[in-house]
Amino acid sequence: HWGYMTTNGPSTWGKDFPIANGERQSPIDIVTTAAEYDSDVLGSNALSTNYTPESEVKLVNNGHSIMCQITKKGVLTGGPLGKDEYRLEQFHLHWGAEDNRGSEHTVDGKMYASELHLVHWNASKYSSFADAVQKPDGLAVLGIFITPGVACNQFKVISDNCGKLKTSGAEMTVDTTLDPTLLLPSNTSDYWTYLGSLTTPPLFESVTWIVFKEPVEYSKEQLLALRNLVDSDGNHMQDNYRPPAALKQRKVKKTFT
Ligand SMILES: O=C(Nc1cc(S(=O)(=O)[N+](=O)[O-])cc([N+](=O)[O-])c1O)Nc1c(F)c(F)c(F)c(F)c1F
Ligand SMILES: [Zn+2]
Repeated sequence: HWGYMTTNGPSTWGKDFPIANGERQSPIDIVTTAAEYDSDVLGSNALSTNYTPESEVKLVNNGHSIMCQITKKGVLTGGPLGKDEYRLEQFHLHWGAEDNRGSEHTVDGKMYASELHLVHWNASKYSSFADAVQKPDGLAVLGIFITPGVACNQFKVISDNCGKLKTSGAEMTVDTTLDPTLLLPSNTSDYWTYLGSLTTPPLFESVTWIVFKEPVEYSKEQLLALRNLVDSDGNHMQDNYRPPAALKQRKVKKTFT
C-alpha cells in the first residue's frame, strides 16, 4: 500500500499511479519572484468562504493523515473559482517529524512545520465529491502553512483527540462548535493559486490550489499530538508530505504585489 516510507513513498508512487509524473502535479515550490500578479481574474471578485460551524465532527485516522469529515454545507467561491461554488468536504494535514519540515508546498524552498488542507468540490457543476474528484475543475483545496507558536484554539478539538485515534482506521465523532473559518489565517486576501493535483494517490489532476501567504500558529504540543498518530503500518505517522513536483508549463498567480 502507498505511504511515505522508503519502500512505498512518493518516489515509488509512479509505479501504481503513472500520473505522478503528469503535467499538473502538486505540491510545487512557489518561487515568489516568478508568480504573476493577475488583477482581473483575482481582483474582480475576492475569494469568499461561507462556512457553517459544525455541531459535531467526525475524526478519522485514515492511515496517512488525520481527516476531519465535514457535515455542514460550507461553501468557497470567488477568486480563481469565479462564480462556481465549491463545497467543503473534509480537511486534513501533512506534517514532519521535526519543526523544520512537514509542509507540502514550499516558498522559495522554505518548508513549514505542517500544512492544513481544506478540500472542496465543485457543487455548481458536479453532483458529489466522487463525481468531481477526477474533473479538471472538480476540486479546490485551501493550503494553510503552520508554524510553531501559540496554540490554535479551533484546532484543539482535533489535537486533544489524536491520542484516541492512535491506530489506522480509528474514527470518532466529537461534539464541538468547530468553525472552519477560524482555521484560516487572518489575511485571506494574499495567496498564490495554480492548477494542480491531489498530493496523495490517486494524484488526480483536478485541484485548483489556493495557498495563503500568511501562516497560522499551532503550539508545540499540538504538533506533537500529530506526530504521535500511528499509520497503517504501525509506525508513527510523520513526514507524510510529498516533496515538490515539477512546475512544467504552469504559471503561479498571486493576489498581492
Ligand atoms: O478523498 C481524498 N481526500 C484526500 C486528499 C488528500 S491530498 O493531500 O491529495 N489533498 O488534495 O489535500 C489528502 C488526504 N489525506 O487524508 O491525507 C485525503 O483524504 N482523497 C482520495 C482518496 F483518499 C481516495 F482513495 C480516492 F479514491 C480519491 F478519489 C480521493 F480523492
Ligand atoms: Zn493534503
